[in-house]
Amino acid sequence: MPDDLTLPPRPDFFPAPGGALPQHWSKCFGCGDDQPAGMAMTFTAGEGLEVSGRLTVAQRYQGGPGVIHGGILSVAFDEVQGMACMVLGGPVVTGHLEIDFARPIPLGSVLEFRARIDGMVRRKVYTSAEARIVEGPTAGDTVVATSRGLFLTIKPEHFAPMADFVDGVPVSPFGTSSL
Ligand SMILES: CCCCCCCC(=O)SCCNC(=O)CCNC(=O)[C@H](O)C(C)(C)COP(=O)(O)OP(=O)(O)OC[C@H]1O[C@@H](n2cnc3c(N)ncnc32)[C@H](O)[C@@H]1OP(=O)(O)O
Repeated sequence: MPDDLTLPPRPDFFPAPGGALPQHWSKCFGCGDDQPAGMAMTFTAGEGLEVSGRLTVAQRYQGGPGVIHGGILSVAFDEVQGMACMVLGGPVVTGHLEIDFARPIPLGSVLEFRARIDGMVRRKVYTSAEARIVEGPTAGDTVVATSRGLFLTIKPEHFAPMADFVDGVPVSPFGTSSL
């Protein structure tokens, strides 16, 4: 990470710690409540710049026998780290995401993710997150996976060329962080 990073303030519009964060787009595969094939993640604001997210590891998320698919876990990190960027009050997209898969995660587990912005420079937003199993046979304090991600702030027009491909009725502004 660069050493000239700054941290954004926690804005007044952000929910109080424990308050629910809204989904950023109802058709989102990660969090949308109008996406039957999706992962239906939910998010709450934490202290400072932290947000937390929950994912129930459905049977259909199987990768190796009995365990979550690594790509599904990556989606969850992408989503929760993107939600941490909601404090900025404007849209972001993922530029780079890297995951460490530390422990097997059994199907049926409930995962809790904690994510935050570690710093910003220009349009670059550096984030990190970790996951723990909070329900299931291997639940505990052990960190089962970690992630670091670079998000880029964008203008809402970023999505304009995609308007013809949207599956569903766009909310305004769609595909963005909006509180
Ligand atoms: C609430 C929200 C939840 C969202 C959860 C889900 C989020 C998603 O999955 S978004 C979908 C997946 N991501 C995408 O579709 C993004 C596709 N990529 C793009 O559109 C572009 O590459 C984009 C916008 C990321 C960057 O392009 P552009 O705006 O032209 O930026 P550009 O000028 O090249 O780079 C800006 C800076 O970022 C850096 N940068 C850009 N991409 C990367 C990268 N992959 N790795 C490292 N650095 C990068 C550049 O080096 C530059 O740095 P500096 O300021 O130091 O010169």
